[in-house]
Amino acid sequence: MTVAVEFRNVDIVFGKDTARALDMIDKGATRDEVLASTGAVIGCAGASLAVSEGDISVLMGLSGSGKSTLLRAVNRLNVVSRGEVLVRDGNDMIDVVNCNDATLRHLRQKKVAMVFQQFGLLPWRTVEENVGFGLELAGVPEAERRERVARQLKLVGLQQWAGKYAHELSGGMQQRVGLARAFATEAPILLMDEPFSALDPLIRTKLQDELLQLQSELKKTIIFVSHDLEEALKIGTTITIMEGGHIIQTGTPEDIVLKPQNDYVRDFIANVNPLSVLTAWNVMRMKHELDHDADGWVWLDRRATTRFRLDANDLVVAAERNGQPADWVSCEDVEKLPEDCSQVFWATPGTPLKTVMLAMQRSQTAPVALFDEQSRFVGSIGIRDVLTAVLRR
Ligand SMILES: Nc1ncnc2c1ncn2[C@@H]1O[C@H](COP(=O)(O)OP(=O)(O)OP(=O)(O)O)[C@@H](O)[C@H]1O
Repeated sequence: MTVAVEFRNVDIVFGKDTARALDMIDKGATRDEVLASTGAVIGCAGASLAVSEGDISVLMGLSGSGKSTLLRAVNRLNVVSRGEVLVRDGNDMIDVVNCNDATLRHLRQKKVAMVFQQFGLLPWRTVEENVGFGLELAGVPEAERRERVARQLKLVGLQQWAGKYAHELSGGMQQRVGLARAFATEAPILLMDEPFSALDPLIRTKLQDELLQLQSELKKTIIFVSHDLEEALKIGTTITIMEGGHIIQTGTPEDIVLKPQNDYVRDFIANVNPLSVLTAWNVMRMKHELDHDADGWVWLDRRATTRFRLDANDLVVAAERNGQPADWVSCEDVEKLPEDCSQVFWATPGTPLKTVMLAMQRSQTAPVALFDEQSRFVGSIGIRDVLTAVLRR
């Protein structure tokens, strides 16, 4: 994986007495103690995080936890007190903290674009003039600008609105203009600071879907600040949880839900439905963890109700359930098939856990087998594995 942005031991302190505040941080002082003693506010402390190219990396945490502070360090909207913030420029990683003004300008114009919570549109400019604003500043000639702006407006479905002003647009449309403006710079890295939180829930969900759709084509590197865990789980490739200026945990959505690192994270995920994030992969037992019998038979469950016979290539050649021959059928058909105890369903590791559970219900709690893309048997899921994951025990 190529890293697009990397934070290395980043401390950001707001206030005058930065040196003393840093000294206190090193000695383990809390944010409140630093504030009381120096009057300086710790924005973030000791933050290290690598963001891979093409990922959506979500920064999550309660208000004041330091998400925006860290995000804004990427284009030096916030001054870093100590540490490095590296941003990819071709084959080089440029330290934004120490680079000169010309390099910073280059990064801001070509490499890093930003989308704000309150849209940040200029009211006296039309939609197309807003979208083209960054290009204008970068000195892009008018003809090219018009072409690029038209392309981005089409991408977000606003080509008809090019000549309108911000106040003539709904909130959702204004944020689409914000997105188009960021895309128009063709910067590979997008910083998004709670871009959808000013919108009502339905529009918000719609824009999340649109962002994921656009991202599947554009493959930007996105750092996305959110305080909404459902949003983070939906759009994040990885999620970083922040508390009091510190990074507490970084992981995939499944990691966060299955292995919360402390009570703060546990509180966050307490009300999340694990079925909305988990797949068969997260709960499966691998083939080598299962009980094997003679003649290529392998038991799919601990209760030893169901077994498969595998050939030398791990393809299934026979199945038995409760001592009787059984059929193995794909989970994709689960909705169409009647309940039947002679069936054993198979899924792939990417199948949602919800589908796996439906298959268990239809087969009267038979385990579900897992096949890879070449139809080789790779593992299975028993009812106990599902219960463990759902109850997070
Ligand atoms: N420009 C600034 N000057 C002084 N203090 C600041 C500044 N920006 C942020 N802070 C402080 O840094 C801390 C972290 O703020 P930050 O905005 O990063 O939090 P956040 O997690 O993004 O919160 P929110 O979700 O409310 O935006 C807060 O205590 C805040 O008061």
